[in-house]
Amino acid sequence: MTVSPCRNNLFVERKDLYQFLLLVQEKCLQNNDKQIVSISQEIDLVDPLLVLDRLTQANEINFYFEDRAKGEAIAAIDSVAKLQIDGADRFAQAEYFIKSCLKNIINFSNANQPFSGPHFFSYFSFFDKNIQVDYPFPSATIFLPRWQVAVKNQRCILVTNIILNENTNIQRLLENVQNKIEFIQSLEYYSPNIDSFPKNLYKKSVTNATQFKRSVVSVLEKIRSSHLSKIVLADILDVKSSNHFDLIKSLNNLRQIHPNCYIFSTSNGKGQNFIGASPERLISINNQQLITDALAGSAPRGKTPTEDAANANRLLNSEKEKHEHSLVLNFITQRLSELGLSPQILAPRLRQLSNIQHLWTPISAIVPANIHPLKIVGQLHPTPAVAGAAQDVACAEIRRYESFERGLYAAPLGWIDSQGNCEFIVGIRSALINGDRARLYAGAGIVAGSDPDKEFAEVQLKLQALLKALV
Ligand SMILES: C=C(O[C@@H]1C=C(C(=O)O)C=C[C@H]1O)C(=O)O
Repeated sequence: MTVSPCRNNLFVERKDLYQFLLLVQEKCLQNNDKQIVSISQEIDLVDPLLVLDRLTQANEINFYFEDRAKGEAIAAIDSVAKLQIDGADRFAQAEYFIKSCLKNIINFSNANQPFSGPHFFSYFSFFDKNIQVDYPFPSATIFLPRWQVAVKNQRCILVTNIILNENTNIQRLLENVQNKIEFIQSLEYYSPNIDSFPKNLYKKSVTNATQFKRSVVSVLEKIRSSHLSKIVLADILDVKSSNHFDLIKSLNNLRQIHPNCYIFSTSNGKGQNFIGASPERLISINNQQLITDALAGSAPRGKTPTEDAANANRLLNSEKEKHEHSLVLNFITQRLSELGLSPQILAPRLRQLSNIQHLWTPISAIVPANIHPLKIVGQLHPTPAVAGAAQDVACAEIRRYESFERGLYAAPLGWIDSQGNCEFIVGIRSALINGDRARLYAGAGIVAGSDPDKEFAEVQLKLQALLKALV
């Protein structure tokens, strides 16, 4: 059923929603069952980051995603349905969970509104099982939020997902929703300023340069003497602050400092958050049109336009960087073809970020309706941009070389709607925030010709850009 939007007081003034919910409740009564109802409505423009800040309770899971370049931001708060699992079939199970939920959702929305209707949010870990027993996130989480506030093209849509059963007091439920809307609409826009770390506090960080460079040398030796052509080695930076990190201010900083990256954050509802600013899209699907990125091969931005252009030129012409890039490109096109898709390789270009630039080739394909987005996510993850080539050998080597749990680092996270539209990114340049502690993650692809000092410098560049944003 579809209802046209009404900006003010929809839930009090519009009798049709009330009547609609009564009918749904009658059905619940007959079937002795419960029903999820997803209600979408347009509200006045509000910053979803601010909604995340003010609406989230510490014990609720949430998800935040922002793509400034596209003018999109989404905050998803608390859950009405959730799956948390570990194991090799996590993508298939996540797909099954979403399909089963959708069978039990009644949608009350206007299809013309962006981000209307039920959306599922999910995040995965790099490996299908975390070895670190107390790692704070499972290897797959998928949830349908209670509240979702999204902005696209200066339009703001609120989606409220509710569970209705025979005992629900519909009048009270609608009043609660109305109160929440009024609260959201009373929020002031979040300050666009960059927050710096207070001078009277300290941030103490720990790195281990020697160990990382030694690993690069060893990986190079392995590449020389085996069929392995690439391993992506990551490093961590452990930071302790004299105060608790401020998640919202840190995210606000990330979006200002990295306006052309995807800004993301997710909370496990137990006090830990995983946040970051990633330039790498795994897949986006819009009306069956898929886009994915081959992103690999890097150079720092120059301090002057001349230096910048020289760095870009060197990057575009470097055999080593082009080889590293082609491994990713070939893997993605091959994996998409295996699914029966016909990938089209778009013109290669540079992805220039505030601190670093990458070789970038977008790839497009049409996705038939019978292929679920999570099949493609599972088929692509992990690409050689974050693992290496060959994939299985590289993943085993990563486990040997890296002494820390990757967890959500370099893994897919994103949203899916009921029509198969989705956006998944790769959670690189990210940090696990736990009160006054943060663990920052970044990596670099090692191929024949890599220089341990340069690879270490690249990882440091990525880590420091992230560290600067944390307050
Ligand atoms: C693995 C990361 O980045 C990847 C490695 C790159 C490289 O080595 O050139 C470039 C982009 C990403 O594919 C990371 O930033 O953590």
